[in-house]
Amino acid sequence: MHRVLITDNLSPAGLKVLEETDGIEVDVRSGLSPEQVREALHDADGIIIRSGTKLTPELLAGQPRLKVIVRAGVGVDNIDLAAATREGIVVMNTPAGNTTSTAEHTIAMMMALSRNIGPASQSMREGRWDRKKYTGTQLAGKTVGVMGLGRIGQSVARRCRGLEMTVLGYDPFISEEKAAEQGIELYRDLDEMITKVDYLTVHTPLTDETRGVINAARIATMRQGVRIINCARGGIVDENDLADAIESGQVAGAALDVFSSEPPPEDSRLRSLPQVLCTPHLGASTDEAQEQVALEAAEIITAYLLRGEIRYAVNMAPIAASELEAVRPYLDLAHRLGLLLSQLNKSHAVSKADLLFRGDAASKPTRLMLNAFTSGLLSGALEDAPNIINAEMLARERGIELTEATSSELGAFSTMIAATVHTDQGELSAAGTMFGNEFLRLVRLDNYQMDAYLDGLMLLYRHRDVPGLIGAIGTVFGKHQVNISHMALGREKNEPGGEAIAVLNLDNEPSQAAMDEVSAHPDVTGVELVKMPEAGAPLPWL
Ligand SMILES: NC(=O)C1=CN([C@@H]2O[C@H](COP(=O)(O)OP(=O)(O)OC[C@H]3O[C@@H](n4cnc5c(N)ncnc54)[C@H](O)[C@@H]3O)[C@@H](O)[C@H]2O)C=CC1
Ligand SMILES: O=C(O)C(=O)COP(=O)(O)O
Repeated sequence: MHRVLITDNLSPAGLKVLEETDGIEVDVRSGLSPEQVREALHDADGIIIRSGTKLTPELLAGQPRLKVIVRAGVGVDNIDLAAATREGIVVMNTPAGNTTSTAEHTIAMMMALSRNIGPASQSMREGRWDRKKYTGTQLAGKTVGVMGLGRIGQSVARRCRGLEMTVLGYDPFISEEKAAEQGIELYRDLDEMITKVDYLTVHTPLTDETRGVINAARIATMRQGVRIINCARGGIVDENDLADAIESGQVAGAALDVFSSEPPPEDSRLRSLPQVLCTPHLGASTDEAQEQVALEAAEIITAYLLRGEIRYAVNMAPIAASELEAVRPYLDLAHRLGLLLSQLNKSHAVSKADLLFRGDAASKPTRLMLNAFTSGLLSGALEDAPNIINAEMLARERGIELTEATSSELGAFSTMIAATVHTDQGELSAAGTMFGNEFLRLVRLDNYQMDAYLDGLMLLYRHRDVPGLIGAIGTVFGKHQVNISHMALGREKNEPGGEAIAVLNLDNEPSQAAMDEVSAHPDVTGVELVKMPEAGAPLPWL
């Protein structure tokens, strides 16, 4: 049974999906302190949150059961992504479910701000009839600047066009054509755009680049009487600088749905300034958006926990359900090559690993295969075996450089993954392929070409290629009751008499006496036993 913890308010539609899914158990809690969240996470395989739960490194460390965090919504700034990645926890969100509601809220805020709806309504509730005091401004004919032209920014821009506004946009990552299609005049320079607007609305994530990007210096360059709307993330507009600019009259008013600390302190200046319209982070709070994100979150978390599907991952490359089955054998092959090289590398310090994907393998998600390989490579070195989410980060943290390259040239096989590990004692390398979609084969070890099974107990012995040796080794294992299920031979140069390697797949583990006897043979130069998962065994992390 997979347990899903829910610590924020999730629409009943999502809860119903979870409750009705076989293999999923739901644990709904609310009003938990951080310490209580930490404790509840001990027994959870996954957690669904909104913006109300902060997942800090302290909460995410030491949660061996926790595999997945799903954000029912867009912003993941309340999740420490680096910590989640380090712990091997995949983070996913539901990027589109609340776009329309948040765009509509932005427009509602812009209109309400322009027509003083908030204070006018309040004054009537207090018994007054102040018609003159609340004269507003019209939106039609005004210019709005949209910073951040992603899903919500574009949706806001389209609505503003419908309101007969001139729409300017700034987003370094959107194409001219895309902006032009929607009637947006695109600027590549934020400083230039903001001097031309009557309204500025921000729709970017909060990042190191966007934190405080709308600050005193920039506000000073804007038109006097500009109005600023923030329905994205608190802190994109510097709150102190905004309050100062409102008090000085440079900014006529602001509409804020989000705050750098939520809820903002009761004595915050922005709460008390009459020119500021505030809502308590309501952008996504409609029945429709909540039902949509809850349904998506429920589907995403169950698909991951039950089938290993990765959709909308924020801290790794996603794998679509349709792609997963085709990718799984490649991840398995890469992982097994990592396991093999890690066991053959008798504790020499690894400084670098290079992966080459050839033929069909080159068309698969190479980053995931690199992670799968690295997870195998590090599995013997770390207390908890890394998975495809954290392996790359853990390797890099240990100073191991990882490189990946692809080649569409087929070589001898239609698909191949080749790995070279650089250690302080030299290089080790191996290459694998697959026959059909499931038979994984080792086709090269260092310079020895071969065709060996990559599963179960593998005994490798290096030897001089002389007649009679195979019989002699077979006799030793026969004497010690060790059954050989498969054998492959590889020669460095494909001619007799040189150095060679044999890979035996064994049904049972040889005793030390059997190993010693093989090692003692005068033509054997080295013997190693490698333990691989059985053929077809599920991947440890999917
Ligand atoms: N108030 C609320 O309840 C809600 C708030 N949000 C917030 O709204 C924001 C936008 O959400 P979406 O449109 O869904 O995200 P999105 O990912 O579709 O769009 C973000 C856009 O910002 C752009 N961007 C990133 N850095 C930038 C920079 N330095 N300058 C200019 N543009 C930059 C990106 O290129 C992208 O086009 C996010 O912060 C999200 O958390 C989202 C939903 C509800
Ligand atoms: O989706 C987002 O980014 C939001 O800000 C919505 O937050 P919420 O789910 O309403 O707490």
